[in-house]
Amino acid sequence: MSDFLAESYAWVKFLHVISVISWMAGLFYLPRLFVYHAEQIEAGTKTDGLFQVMERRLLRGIMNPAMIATWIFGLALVLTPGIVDWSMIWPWSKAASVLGMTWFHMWLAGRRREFAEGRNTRTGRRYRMMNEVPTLLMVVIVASVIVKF
Ligand code: HEM
Repeated sequence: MSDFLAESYAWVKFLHVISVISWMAGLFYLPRLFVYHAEQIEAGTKTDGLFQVMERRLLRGIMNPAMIATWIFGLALVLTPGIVDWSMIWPWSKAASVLGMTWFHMWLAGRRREFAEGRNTRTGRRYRMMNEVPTLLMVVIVASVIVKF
């Protein structure tokens, strides 16, 4: 198993980065949709229905599979011999940030359900602020894997 992981390291990392890009695209875009949904659209209208469809498809069609793929390929990299040295800081800062990113994904899924049921309570400003969360986490993650402090 570890021989196989060592041999396929570059390809697994390639698949990991592709999955990460797809996941991040959704994590940045879904809160933007929520900003417009909260500020501009009245519940029960045709446009409300259109936003609900866009939000559902983005979450279920792209973000959920991309998150699962990111985790699978990321954990395969963790299990690859010689890649992660747990005595360093970077694996821990990365682990904490990916847990934060996964929490943010779940938080967005909960807010999507609220919009779908016509019971959003949050303002556009709140969604604009939450939009900064994945940016901050991304900075820590990329610094962790590239600088490897
Ligand atoms: C979800 C759980 C995740 C796990 C378990 C995980 C784990 C890993 C591991 C072990 C590596 C290999 C590091 C190396 O080859 O030296 C890696 C590479 C990488 N990860 Fe993740 N990762 C996860 C999520 C993410 C996320 C959310 C991002 C971006 C926001 C990300 C960005 C990257 C990048 C850019 C690389 C390539 C770094 C390089 O070798 O140049 N990962 N990941």
